[in-house]
Amino acid sequence: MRKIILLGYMGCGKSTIASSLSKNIKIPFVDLDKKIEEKTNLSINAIFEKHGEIYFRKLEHEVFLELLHSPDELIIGLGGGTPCYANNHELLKGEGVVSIYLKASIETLFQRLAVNKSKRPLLADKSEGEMKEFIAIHLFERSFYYNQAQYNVVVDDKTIHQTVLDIMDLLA
Ligand SMILES: Nc1ncnc2c1ncn2[C@@H]1O[C@H](COP(=O)(O)OP(=O)(O)OP(=O)(O)O)[C@@H](O)[C@H]1O
Ligand SMILES: O=C(O)C1=C[C@@H](O)[C@@H](O)[C@H](O)C1
Ligand SMILES: [Mg+2]
Repeated sequence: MRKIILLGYMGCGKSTIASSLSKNIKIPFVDLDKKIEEKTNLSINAIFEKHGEIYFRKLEHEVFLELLHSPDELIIGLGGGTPCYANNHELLKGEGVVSIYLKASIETLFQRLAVNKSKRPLLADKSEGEMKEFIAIHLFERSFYYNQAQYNVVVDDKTIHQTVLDIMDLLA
């Protein structure tokens, strides 16, 4: 059954948009980060601290594959880094997959992430100035992978509702 995959940088709105889309089109939403937390009984932060990022990336790949192979129609919200590791980007073009990159500018990401960085291990220790530079470089490095998605939806200056409508247009 079809999998609708939302991807993009931390803070672009994957979890927020996916959960609203799910209510609108009545297809269940699974958040990959949440699924990993449930399976391990650990927060993403704790997994990074206890086991390191490489362990997390392996787990992330396995759980992503598991969701892709599930018999149900699903909306899957990826983690911010998911497409950039373990050749996961190749899975964005698979049969029965609709992949959508939620594209946000550095400024939008900075505004959203500055208020809530503690839950994000890659940002937690950075000052505001460091964070802006980090986001700019990191987004540039990751863009190749994000651009492997079948569709792009720009999210800057749009309400959650407008972004959801844009996605529903793509799916129609
Ligand atoms: N128009 C908007 N669309 C989506 N999210 C928005 C919008 N305006 C503000 N936000 C806020 O941006 C924040 C980041 O959204 P969210 O947590 O859904 O991102 P994410 O892509 O799932 O991030 P992560 O990769 O860290 O899980 C949330 O606090 C959300 O409420
Ligand atoms: O951008 C990233 O690499 C990450 C984003 C989050 O969704 C989590 O998956 C984790 O914090 C790593
Ligand atoms: Mg999220």
